[in-house]
Amino acid sequence: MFNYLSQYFKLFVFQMAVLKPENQSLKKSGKREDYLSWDEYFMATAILAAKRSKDPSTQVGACIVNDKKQIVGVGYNGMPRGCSDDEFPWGKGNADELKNKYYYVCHAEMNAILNKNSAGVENCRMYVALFPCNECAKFIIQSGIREIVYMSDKDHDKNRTIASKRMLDAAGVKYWPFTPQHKTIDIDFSKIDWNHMSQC
Ligand SMILES: Nc1ccn([C@H]2C[C@H](O)[C@@H](COP(=O)(O)O)O2)c(=O)n1
Repeated sequence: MFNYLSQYFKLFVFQMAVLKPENQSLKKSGKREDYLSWDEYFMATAILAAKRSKDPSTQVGACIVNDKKQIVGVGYNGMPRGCSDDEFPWGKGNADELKNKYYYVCHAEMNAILNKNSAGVENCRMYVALFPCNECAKFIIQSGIREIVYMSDKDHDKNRTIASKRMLDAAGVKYWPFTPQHKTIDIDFSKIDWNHMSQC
């Protein structure tokens, strides 16, 4: 009995020592608190990539991440290599369909998969600004990507999205929408103190 009480007392003393104000440093390392979550970081990377898109109406970005939280592929919607953005059409709604972008543009998801910097993207997660269309769903499934995190489902009632979800569901690819905790993630080069690299 005495031994039990003695051990309990030692544990109590240790706990009080750790929690004492002067030892708060063990709990408060002083780390910055307002950092991006992993999901925000990867979705923001997709949105940043979308800023490279020349599409005047819809800029889409995608970011592929492996189970070690390493970015293994990034892409945005754009014309194929060698097909000049200044010569191929960015139109939509033209009676002559060859003057619209759709026959030519590569989707962000496809580019992210083809831009992969690893042997494969099996079992990876894709962060994408806009829900994948049916053609992208085929690429995603065949590449082995297992999860999709998306921001916009604006085309949810279009057949290309309905067919996409039908295939993704059948293939067991999970998908869910993402709501970032930060309303804005600013990259304002003029606001960064380059002498101290502080963005706070
Ligand atoms: N999952 C998707 C869907 C569309 N895109 C690209 C392809 C086009 O550049 C644009 C769609 O144009 P809109 O009809 O919205 O004017 O977005 C993509 O990359 N991934």
